[in-house]
Amino acid sequence: MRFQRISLQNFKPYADADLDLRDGVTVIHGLNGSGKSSLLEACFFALYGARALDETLDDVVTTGEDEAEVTLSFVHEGETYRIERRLRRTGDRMQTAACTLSGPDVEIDGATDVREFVAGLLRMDAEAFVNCAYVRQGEVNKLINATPAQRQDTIDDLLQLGKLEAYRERAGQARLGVEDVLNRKRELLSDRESRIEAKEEAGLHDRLNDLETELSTVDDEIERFEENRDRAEETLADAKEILGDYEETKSEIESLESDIAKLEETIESDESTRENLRDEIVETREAIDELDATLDDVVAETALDGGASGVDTDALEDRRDALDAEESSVRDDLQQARQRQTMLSNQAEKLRERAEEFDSRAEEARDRATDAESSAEDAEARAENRASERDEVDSEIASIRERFGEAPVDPGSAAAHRDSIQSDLDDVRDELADARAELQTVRDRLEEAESLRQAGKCPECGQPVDGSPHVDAIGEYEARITELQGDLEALQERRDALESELETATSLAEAETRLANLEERRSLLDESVADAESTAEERRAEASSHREDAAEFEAEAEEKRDAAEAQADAATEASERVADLEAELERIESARDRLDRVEDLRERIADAESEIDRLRERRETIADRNDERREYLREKRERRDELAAEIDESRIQTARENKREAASYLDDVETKLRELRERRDELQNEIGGVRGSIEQLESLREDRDRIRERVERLASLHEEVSTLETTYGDLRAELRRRNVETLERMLNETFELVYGNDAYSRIRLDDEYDLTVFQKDGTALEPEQLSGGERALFNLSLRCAIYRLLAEGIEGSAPMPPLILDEPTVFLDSGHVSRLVDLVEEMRRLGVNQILIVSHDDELVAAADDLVTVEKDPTSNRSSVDRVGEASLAAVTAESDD
Ligand SMILES: Nc1ncnc2c1ncn2[C@@H]1O[C@H](COP(=O)(O)OP(=O)(O)OP(=O)(O)O)[C@@H](O)[C@H]1O
Ligand SMILES: [Zn+2]
Repeated sequence: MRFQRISLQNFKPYADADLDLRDGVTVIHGLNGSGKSSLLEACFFALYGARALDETLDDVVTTGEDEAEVTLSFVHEGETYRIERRLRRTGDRMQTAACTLSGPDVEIDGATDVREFVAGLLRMDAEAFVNCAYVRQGEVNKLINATPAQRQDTIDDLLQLGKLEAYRERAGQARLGVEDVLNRKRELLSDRESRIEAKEEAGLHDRLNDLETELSTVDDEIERFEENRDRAEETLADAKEILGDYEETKSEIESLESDIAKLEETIESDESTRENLRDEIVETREAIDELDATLDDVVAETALDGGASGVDTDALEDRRDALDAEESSVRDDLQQARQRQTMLSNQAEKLRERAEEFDSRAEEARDRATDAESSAEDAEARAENRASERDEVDSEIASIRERFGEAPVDPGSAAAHRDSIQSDLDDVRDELADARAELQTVRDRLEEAESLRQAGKCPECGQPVDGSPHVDAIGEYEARITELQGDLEALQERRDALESELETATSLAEAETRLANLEERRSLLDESVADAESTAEERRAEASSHREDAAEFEAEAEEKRDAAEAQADAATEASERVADLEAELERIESARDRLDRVEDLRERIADAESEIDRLRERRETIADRNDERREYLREKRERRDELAAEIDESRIQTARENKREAASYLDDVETKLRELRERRDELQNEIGGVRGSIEQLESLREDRDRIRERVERLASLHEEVSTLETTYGDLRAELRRRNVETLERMLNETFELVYGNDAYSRIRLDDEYDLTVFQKDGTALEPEQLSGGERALFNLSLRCAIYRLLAEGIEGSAPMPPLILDEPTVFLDSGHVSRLVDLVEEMRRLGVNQILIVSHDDELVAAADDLVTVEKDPTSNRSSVDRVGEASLAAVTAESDD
């Protein structure tokens, strides 16, 4: 394994740094505190994280920065891997924001997984790496000062002997586990054996025999007592039957006697009922006599022949029919009388209404006549008004026509005449405006011509006046002005004449319009006068016709009133007749009431007589029933006497005694039987228990055999596991012995190489990893007793030896990480530095690909294949790395040669 490239961002003193690391020996040099160790730490941090450095994440990030990144590429067994760790501040703590490892066929995410993968890949955890490959500054004494046990652990781990120890421990644990189980099973076995012994001592079979014998005796006894009990039960039943019969007879006699008493009582009470009935009959008879007397009285009041005794049903019917006939005739008359009365008073009422109607119609006609008269008067007034208005219009028309007599036009052409004058006037005004405009223009020209002439220029063309043909123009202008002024005057006169003519024409046109309106108004007034006059005439005629109507209606009303009077008198007569007829009806009604009374009395008498018959019948029935009862009574008495004779007192006595004895025996025998059965149950339970115990004993024996077998198997397993445990132990001891021998040899070789002087003869590394250094004279020294420089060399030798052992001693590919030495020369004098250089070369020769050394020792610098300079900018306090090229390397080397 070797590093390829390390990139840093904000790692410790580095702000941003990149370094390619090559094969061979790379020496990193620079001033104290320039950041050399930090560079190596960065590689280690990339592989194993901050905890492996005994630092926190806050320690590794540049103070004051919130983010950092470290990327390491390395090659292992021909494959390239790359680890990237990114840190970020979260709150007030730095945290790993990302940690990934990528390689051929692997992508790993997460600090823990990456660390575990690296440890597996390199077969070294952080501690092993530190112990073998990375000698941190000031830690050169670590392995020397370690106890043999720590040293042993470290070296065993590196050589993978730790695994054998783990196997041995596992086998040991398995052995302990087996022992545990074995002991428990043994305890179980002895428990079963002692339980079996206890059960065997109890004599279970003898006990079972005794119990079974007793059980059969008890069963026999139960049978015997059950037979006796059955017999006693029979005797008891017989006695009970005899006694039951006796009780029955006795109760029959009793019931007969109560029947007899009841019958006697009933007969007596019925006899007394008969007495009462007889009394009732006598009373009823007396009531009939009274009714007969009353009937006589009523018949006497009625117009019936023959008196009470002579009245029969037919006579009563005849009388009733006569009354009915009489009533119906009276009712007919009454109805007729009522109808007549109603009719007459209705007629009177109607006639009165008609009279009123005629009155009101007369009133109405009078009102209409008055209305018509007043509207005739209105129309006459209107006609008069319109006529006077017409006179006024006529006079105005006459005056207008008079005006037109003097005028140049007739009515009808005045408007056209005015329009023609207006248009003449408009023409003259236009001409007037044109003449004025021309006059103004000529005057302007004249003025201009005169001013030009005064300036000596031609007034026409503005040229100098001498020789100009245009001086005559001024005279022309003046002639034109005079002409135009004459025209203007004539035009103004004409305009004034036209304006006055227009005034007259306009007033005539207005008079013409007024005349037309007046003539139209006059004809309307003519119509209106005619209308009003004819309306007045019509109204007058209407009024006289209404008055005639009113007189007629009044005469009619008088006539109707007289007729109404006559009908009212007739109605009064009719109502008198009605009253008479109603009195007649009342009389008939009371006659009929009397007839009802007679009939009622006759009915009541008949009822009383039939009641007497009924009572007599009841008396006879009761007598018959009592005869029957007397017969029953006799029969029951006979039966009672017979039963009394049947009873045998001595037999009953015996039965009573038997019953008593049997019952008491049954009580006793039940107790006895219960006791016996309880005993039998006890015995059966006990037998069950003994049998169960015997079965348990059997199963215990089986159990014991099974456990014994298991114990034997466990014992043999225990033996096997113990053997395995010892084998692992022995194997490790053997391997370790061999490793220790090799390691001791290599250590001596290396030590010889770096410290081949006269003082020390050899180093011993015993099986327990105890280190002893022997002086030439044979005295032994503890390594701690060596001087500082000696200890540093000794430690280096030990590490290189381990490294060699790793390289040679482990089957398969050894991890062979870069050998990293941080300030190894601190305690060394220059002679020993040369030896260190030899050691480094030797390690190269042994196949260590990459050796990284932090040092400012010139000799080591000279031995470098590659030189890296680390510098720290004193102002920014940030470090930077720089590779020194071949040339400068030579220069540095040459410099150091001086
Ligand atoms: N987290 C950090 N942030 C900034 N600077 C840091 C941080 N941790 C350490 N340093 C600085 O880095 C320097 C230590 O670097 P390092 O130990 O790598 O130096 P060196 O070159 O190995 O020195 P020496 O030759 O003395 O061993 C110190 O100056 C220290 O102040
Ligand atoms: Zn001119």
